Amino acid sequence: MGDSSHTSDDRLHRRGLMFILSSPSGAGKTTLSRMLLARDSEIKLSVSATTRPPRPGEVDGVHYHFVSPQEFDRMVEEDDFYEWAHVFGHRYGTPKGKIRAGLKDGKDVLFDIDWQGTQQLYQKDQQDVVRVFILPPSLEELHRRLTGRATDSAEVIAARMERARAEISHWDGYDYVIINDNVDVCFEKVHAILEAERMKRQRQTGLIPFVRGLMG
Ligand SMILES: Nc1nc2c(ncn2[C@@H]2O[C@H](COP(=O)(O)OP(=O)(O)O)[C@@H](O)[C@H]2O)c(=O)[nH]1
Ligand SMILES: Nc1ncnc2c1ncn2[C@@H]1O[C@H](COP(=O)(O)OP(=O)(O)O)[C@@H](O)[C@H]1O
Repeated sequence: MGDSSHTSDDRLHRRGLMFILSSPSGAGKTTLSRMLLARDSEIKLSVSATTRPPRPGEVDGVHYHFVSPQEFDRMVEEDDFYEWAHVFGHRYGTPKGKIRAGLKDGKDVLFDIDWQGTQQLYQKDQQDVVRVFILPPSLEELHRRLTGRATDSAEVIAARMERARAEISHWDGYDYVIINDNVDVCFEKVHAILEAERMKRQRQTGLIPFVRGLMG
């Protein structure tokens, strides 16, 4: 179809969305984010900057921009961040990049950020933000996952478990809440939310010309 209200695969033009996945550490949001990026080519990760050191397998510029505290200070001074927060003794921030321009073009952005960042993004841009919170089936299982991941020392795991209750207490600041028991089942739910949110009437900016065309 040569109609400008259509994208190439015959869907209507739409505004992109900001898809936020948050959870207590170890509940599975990184796993789910990676599954989503692998399955869905229309959504791209917002790569945060952090002062935390890389874990084995983490690639600079792919999973995070790993920066020194001095570099982070400079980015804050230059107003490079949409939002930033202290988490587990390190700083994490969302670079502004081209997010806003991308939304207009129908580009979706995935954010793996905590509740503080979620609140800040939501305050700035309510209409584009979709907030999803992932819960573990139990605290015992959360501890098993943090231990099984084998990326953190016993002290760090203890600190993350300590913080888990506080993080869980923010569940009511989210639009959707999913328990990550079976990861494949949980992933299908996350993907279904993304697909449904894309169909929201307000996001489908191509609807008016399309319907006008239908009505002749
Ligand atoms: N506010 C905010 N939080 C972030 C950002 N990037 C990562 N986080 C959060 O920081 C926390 C710690 O992340 P990380 O050290 O990778 O450990 P994880 O919890 O095991 O994924 C998680 O809750 C992330 O969602 C960011 O740019 N802004
Ligand atoms: N549903 C699940 N069942 C069992 N293990 C899981 C599940 N989801 C994630 N994991 C594992 O738990 C650990 C923590 O998951 P991760 O995605 O790193 O969590 P987060 O990013 O929330 O800290 C990883 O080793 C991951 O493979």
